[in-house]
Amino acid sequence: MIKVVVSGAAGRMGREVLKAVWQTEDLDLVGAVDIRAEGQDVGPLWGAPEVGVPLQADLEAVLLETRPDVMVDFTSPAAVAGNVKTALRHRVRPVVGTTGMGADELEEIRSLAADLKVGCVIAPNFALGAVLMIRFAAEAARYFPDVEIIELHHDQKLDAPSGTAIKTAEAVLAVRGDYRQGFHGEEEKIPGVRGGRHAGGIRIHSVRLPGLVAHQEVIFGGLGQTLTIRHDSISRDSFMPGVLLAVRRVMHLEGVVYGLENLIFA
Ligand SMILES: NC(=O)C1=CN([C@@H]2O[C@H](COP(=O)(O)OP(=O)(O)OC[C@H]3O[C@@H](n4cnc5c(N)ncnc54)[C@H](O)[C@@H]3O)[C@@H](O)[C@H]2O)C=CC1
Ligand SMILES: O=C(O)C1=N[C@H](C(=O)O)C[C@H](O)C1
Repeated sequence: MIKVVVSGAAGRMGREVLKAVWQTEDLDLVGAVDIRAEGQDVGPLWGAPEVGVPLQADLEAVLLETRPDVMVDFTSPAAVAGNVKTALRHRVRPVVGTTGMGADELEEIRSLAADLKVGCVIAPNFALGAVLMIRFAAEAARYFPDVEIIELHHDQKLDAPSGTAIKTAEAVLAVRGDYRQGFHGEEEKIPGVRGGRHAGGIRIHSVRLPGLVAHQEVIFGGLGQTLTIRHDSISRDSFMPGVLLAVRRVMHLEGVVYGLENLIFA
């Protein structure tokens, strides 16, 4: 059995992960951490009152008490790096879905995990369809270097652009290299109306609305034609097979693997 602690357990993703871990035979839900709803048992969060795992606020105390193999983190951009470093120092393998981490924080985590020889998976998107969307976008960029990304999410999302949009831009940039896209004499009559520019020059547009879950279009333009690659997560179930895959695979890793594609296609 793989012993799992879920961090961010009272959140939208945390509750899905609790349920998925609880319902998976080879996984043992040993602890749940969240800075809100402390003291409640987690079962009622998804309608299983018989589950007697309490929500606790102090990650380090939970790690010391439960000695898990894996910590799954779906918290916030402000909390994630600290949580991951705490887990690594306790030789607990992090599986991280939280987006919005800074590049310098990611580098620090890479070197800490490598030094300690502890496995860690960080994936901006755990949905198989989203991983394929990024792969197909990279393929399309070989022929269509002109591209813009529109990501659409629920209106409670803290970070913009999404981690998936940044990962997509990086995948496209790795293929198209140094390329100057578009007409540069344009003027924004409303600031920001042309979207934000990723460091590599790709424009990203972030839409936030109630009713949305997680969606993205990658639109390529060419001579007399466009190509749109679109992915929709219509429920958070879509992320669970990827999370469970990462929980199992991280047991056999050393250091950081960034991106689910490195587990699926490797
Ligand atoms: N990689 C992926 O496939 C996916 C990633 N995400 C990312 O996961 C993160 C969480 O998303 P949601 O669940 O929608 O957010 P949410 O706001 O519903 O849940 C976050 C939870 O973390 C808790 N929290 C905040 N700081 C904490 C700390 N220091 N320790 C413990 N708990 C803490 C909050 O109280 C809250 O309950 C976001 O960064 C989002 O972008 C979301 C969906 C899929
Ligand atoms: O906040 C979300 O909901 C999601 N966040 C991730 C991201 O920022 O890419 C993954 C998915 O898009 C859902």
